[in-house]
Amino acid sequence: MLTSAIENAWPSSTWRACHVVVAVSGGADSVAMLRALVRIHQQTRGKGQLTVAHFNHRTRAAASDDDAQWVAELARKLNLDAVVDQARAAGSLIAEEQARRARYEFLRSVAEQRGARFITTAHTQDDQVETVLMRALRGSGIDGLTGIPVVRPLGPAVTLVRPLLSISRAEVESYLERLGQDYRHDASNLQSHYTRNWVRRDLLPQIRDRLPGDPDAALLRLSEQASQWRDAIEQIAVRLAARAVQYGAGQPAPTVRIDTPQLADEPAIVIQQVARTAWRQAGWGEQAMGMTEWQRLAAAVVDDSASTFVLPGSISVRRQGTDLVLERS
Ligand SMILES: Nc1ncnc2c1ncn2[C@@H]1O[C@H](COP(=O)(O)OP(=O)(O)OP(=O)(O)O)[C@@H](O)[C@H]1O
Repeated sequence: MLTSAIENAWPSSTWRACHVVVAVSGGADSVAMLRALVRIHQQTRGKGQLTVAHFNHRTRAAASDDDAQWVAELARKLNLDAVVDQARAAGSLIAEEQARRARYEFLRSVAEQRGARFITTAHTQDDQVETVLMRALRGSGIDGLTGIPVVRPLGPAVTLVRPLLSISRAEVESYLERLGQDYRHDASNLQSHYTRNWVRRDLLPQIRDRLPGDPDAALLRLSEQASQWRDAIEQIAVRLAARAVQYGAGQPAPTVRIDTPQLADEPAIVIQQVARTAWRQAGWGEQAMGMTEWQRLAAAVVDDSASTFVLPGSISVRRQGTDLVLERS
């Protein structure tokens, strides 16, 4: 049952008193999510509010406008408040990343205007399988293999939740059929999901035909295991950082001092995670730090002859005795 799977993933006790922005494209997944959240909200006599949010990407001319109207009408039928906005320029060739950023900005601004605590999107288990496969093939690290998280803070006040991540598209469709609820068949999100569509329509069906066993379950297990390994290494790193790292006063901290002998015997991957933990705790932005930069920083922890260098965010790294000093200029 869809509602009980959602309840397991995201207990209503955590949100039923809150304002929730529900991101609805009009496609099967997000329509099912909306109907299920409304149901749970009614059953638990939620005191909060659900607001439907739709972003018209204007990638498919009139069809995009129809989707937007259809979503607004669905919200009206369900007695819900709806916010619909549209991209400034129309056109099918808009870059995927750009469109995605515009959509998240819109969702975040709706949440801020309404004082909402949560935004929900309807990524399903199928999206998770596709994501893990694509990331594995693109050479992602363990972090990437963990896949899409159920919960991701978007800031101090707003959290993004994906309550359908353990639900298959087939379950979504049968739920909608039981309700007699229709949806927009092409409500895409984006025409430019070329690679993902190819993975969904061509690659995964071929893998399922060819390989014995259950490749979807195997990919989900891989993501589950990657999450466990990542969490374990993070816990170890937090413990080590508490002993080996000191921060200059202030947030963001002006300096980070790593007592390198305390980390000398640790594996490189753990040292790298300690450096990441220190960076995060210092309040420095991680966005521009890639795998190469983290590796360089970890190498400097064990190399007592490392010369001074500068990392993204104007963080200079230098040795001072047995300490590695990171300084923000
Ligand atoms: N135009 C839209 N308006 C509102 N919400 C949307 C829209 N498009 C997608 N969403 C929300 O995002 C979810 C995921 O959609 P989709 O898989 O197309 O996005 P994506 O770009 O792959 O997502 P992400 O970039 O977050 O991984 C949908 O189930 C829905 O909740």
